[in-house]
Order: sequence, then structure tokens, then C-alpha cells
Amino acid sequence: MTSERGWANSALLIANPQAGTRDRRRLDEVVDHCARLVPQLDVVHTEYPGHAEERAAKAAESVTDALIVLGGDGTTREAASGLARSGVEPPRRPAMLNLPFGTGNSFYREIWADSPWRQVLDRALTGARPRLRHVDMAHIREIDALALLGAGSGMVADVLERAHGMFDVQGRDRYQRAVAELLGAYTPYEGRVSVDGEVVHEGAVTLVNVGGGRYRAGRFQLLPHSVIDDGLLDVCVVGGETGVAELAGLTQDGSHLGRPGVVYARGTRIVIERTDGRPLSFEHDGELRTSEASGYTIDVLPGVLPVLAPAAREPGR
Ligand SMILES: Nc1ncnc2c1ncn2[C@@H]1O[C@H](COP(=O)(O)OP(=O)(O)OP(=O)(O)O)[C@@H](O)[C@H]1O
Repeated sequence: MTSERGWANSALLIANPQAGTRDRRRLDEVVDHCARLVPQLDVVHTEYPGHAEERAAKAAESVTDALIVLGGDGTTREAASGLARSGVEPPRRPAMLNLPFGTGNSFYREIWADSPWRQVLDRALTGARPRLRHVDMAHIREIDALALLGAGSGMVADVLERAHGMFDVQGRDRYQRAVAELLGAYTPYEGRVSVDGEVVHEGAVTLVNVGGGRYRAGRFQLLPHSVIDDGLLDVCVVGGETGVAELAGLTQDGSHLGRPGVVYARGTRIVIERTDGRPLSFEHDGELRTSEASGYTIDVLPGVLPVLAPAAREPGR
């Protein structure tokens, strides 16, 4: 057999068996493929929410070359947070390689576009080490959390909040029903959004998204101009002029930009507030984060996450 091995001598593979369709056969296939490419491969199956974050933080402390994450956006966010919060300086952190095993897989799409996972593994782990992108994350002050893909208020948070209250349906169906209910009756909230101390929107808000990645839920291009390693956060505010039904269609290809009441800006600190002082419904990376806060302060953490990526001119940049 010819050697398929490349630059990575050791890697930790963190797999979430509960992500996506929970296809155990596919999970085993990925693990076997990785084992052919990396001489010392440790495999951890996550056993509870937060497990990926703990194991990624430990991997950062060891001499592991790569951290392979097999899951959806939630698992990827946890692993990224573990690496970014570790006491190890960014250049010494293991390089993260994310593979699609979830429902949305927005981060995989961000880095590798529609490339199949086998091809990605071969490109990332055989031969010389490919390009490393030093990806920005965001720190949310009020809840001391790190966001990778995006954070915000309005429609996305409201869908999650409504879905959480449904006990008679599960999985994707819950979100579909929550969206359908919101389409029927959505009330924008009164709020304010500031970028680096300057107010960019005040009034009715349908959606605020700060990030992060271009995509949310794998396909909605809320931040079509965002670059994940430019040291800046992008923010899109959709005012009350645009309803949720219209917005869902417009964000499929980013054509919400330039519509009346839509603001797109960039900065290092974004503040999102409700102006009536009531708690602001807020999410990051698809997780609802309930608290009593009526506002959230989001600061960029530039370049904290080393991610294996295709060369700039390859497809899937
Ligand atoms: N053993 C486990 N049992 C239950 N939940 C788990 C377990 N391991 C991890 N989790 C949790 O599963 C959640 C869902 O995983 P993830 O987000 O990766 O998949 P997904 O929701 O199918 O995909 P996506 O986020 O891309 O839509 C994560 O928030 C993680 O904390």
C-alpha cells in the first residue's frame, strides 16, 4: 500500500454521534479514513453537551497537530471555543479541520464550499500542510460566551425561543413549525445597534446578525460580505420595514442588502440593545441564550482559531 500520510503525525478526532442524522456507518467511515492519514489518531465520541469544548481545550495543551471535528455547527462552535479559551498561544494551537456531520454545517460550507468530505480530508492531511486561516471569534460580554458563526437578536432568536417551548415535536420539525408560526404574526422589537460607539440603527428591528460566517443554518446568507479572518465583525440590521416572510426569501442569496431599513456595517465592538429595558431574546451559533440582559456587547477576538483551509485560488476558499 502506498503511504497516504502527510504533515500531521498526531490528531484528536472529536465526533458528535448525536449530530445530524446520527448515521453511525458514515461516522465510522470518516474515522477509518482519518486513521489511514494520521499515524497517531485519538478518537472521542462526545457524551454530553460541552464535552467537545472540554476535549478541545485539553488537545490544545498537548502536542496534537490537528483537531478534527465531526459534527454540526454546535459541535464546531464548542471545539472552537475550547481551543480559543485554552491557555496556549494561538500559533501553538492545533489546526482545526471541521467535517460535515450536522444539520446545517454552515462552518464547513464557509471553508470548503460544496467539496465532498473525502476530498477535503485528503487535501487537508496528505502531503504538506495546506493553508492555515486564523479565524476571528467574538466574545459576548454579558454571558461570557464565544461565538463562531454569528450572534444576534430578532427573527432567528425568536424562532429558537418558540421552538424550545414545543414539546410535542422534535428535531427539524420543531424549527419548521416555529418559523411557520412566526410568519403568521411577527412583531419587531424597538431597539438600537451601535458599531464602535456609533449608533447605526434606532427603531423597529426584525433581525440583527453579527459575525462571523456568511451563512446561518447552512444556507441563509445573512452576512454575504463577511470575511472570517479580517479581524472585524460584520453586522446586518434589518429594520421593521421588512417582514420575516420576505426576509427568509431575500437572505437565500443576500439580496436583502440595499433594501429600505437594512444597514450593513463592520467594526470591532457591536452593541445590540432593546430600548424598552425588557430582556432581549438573543442567540449565538444557533443556541438560544436566555438572560435578563436587555443588551449585549460583542467584541471581536481576532485570529484566535487556526483552521485548515484550501489555498486561496482553490474552490471553496
Ligand atoms: N452525547 C450527546 N448527547 C446529547 N447531545 C450531545 C451529545 N454530544 C454533543 N451533544 C450536543 O449536540 C448538539 C447538536 O450538535 P450539532 O449542532 O453539532 O449538530 P446539529 O444540530 O445536527 O447540526 P447544525 O448545528 O449544523 O444544524 C450540540 O450542541 C452538542 O452540545
